[in-house]
Amino acid sequence: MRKLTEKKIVLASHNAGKLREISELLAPFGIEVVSAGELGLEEPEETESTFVGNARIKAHFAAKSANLPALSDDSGISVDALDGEPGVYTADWAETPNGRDFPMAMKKVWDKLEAKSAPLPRTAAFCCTLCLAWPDGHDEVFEGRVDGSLTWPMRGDRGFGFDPIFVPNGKEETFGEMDPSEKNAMSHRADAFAKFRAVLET
Ligand SMILES: O=P(O)(O)OP(=O)(O)OP(=O)(O)OC[C@H]1O[C@@H](n2cnc3c(O)ncnc32)[C@H](O)[C@@H]1O
Ligand SMILES: [Mg+2]
Repeated sequence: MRKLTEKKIVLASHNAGKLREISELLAPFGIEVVSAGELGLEEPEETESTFVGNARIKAHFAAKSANLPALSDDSGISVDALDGEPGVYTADWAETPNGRDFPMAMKKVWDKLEAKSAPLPRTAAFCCTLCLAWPDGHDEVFEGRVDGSLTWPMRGDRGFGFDPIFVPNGKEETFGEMDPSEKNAMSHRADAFAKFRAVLET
């Protein structure tokens, strides 16, 4: 595994919620972080059908554009009774002509479960793949997940995306209700980050 010796990286994401969480996770390591948006980088098209594939696209694009190591995050929620949907297409399910609408996407997921009379608990997992890529084309990939179940109606406005309907196993609150530091200690992103730490600790 290649270690990260550079003290500055690009966060190859345009999602404000992810940027906040990843910045918090990176804070103890004394690495200067600049986001793809701050550098004016475009968003590459996510044309792969796997989290790993899309994470690689985003990290390599940013690393080459900025000539710095770049860390990307591809993530989503996989619902068991929907055969893993929306999964890698989670953001696509929220797409509207006027931008993303996550309450609409969450309702679509719940309505599909109702239409199937899916039994309770309606289990699901958030998945996260982090990819660290260097300008020379090398990369390292780290995968994480957190298991839980979906609830309805939506609860909480402290997170982002699908957080208001996801209750992690062993908890009562949704990720949307939880203290952000509690989510960030147990989430799919935290799980992947725990593996990513190995490249930071030299
Ligand atoms: O590609 P970037 O620019 O990083 O940002 P994005 O929002 O498009 O991110 P993805 O392509 O990985 O799409 C994943 C979607 O899954 C959802 N998601 C991922 N992690 C989440 C989390 O911790 N809490 C709630 N929803 C999450 C969220 O709605 C994301 O938009
Ligand atoms: Mg995306």
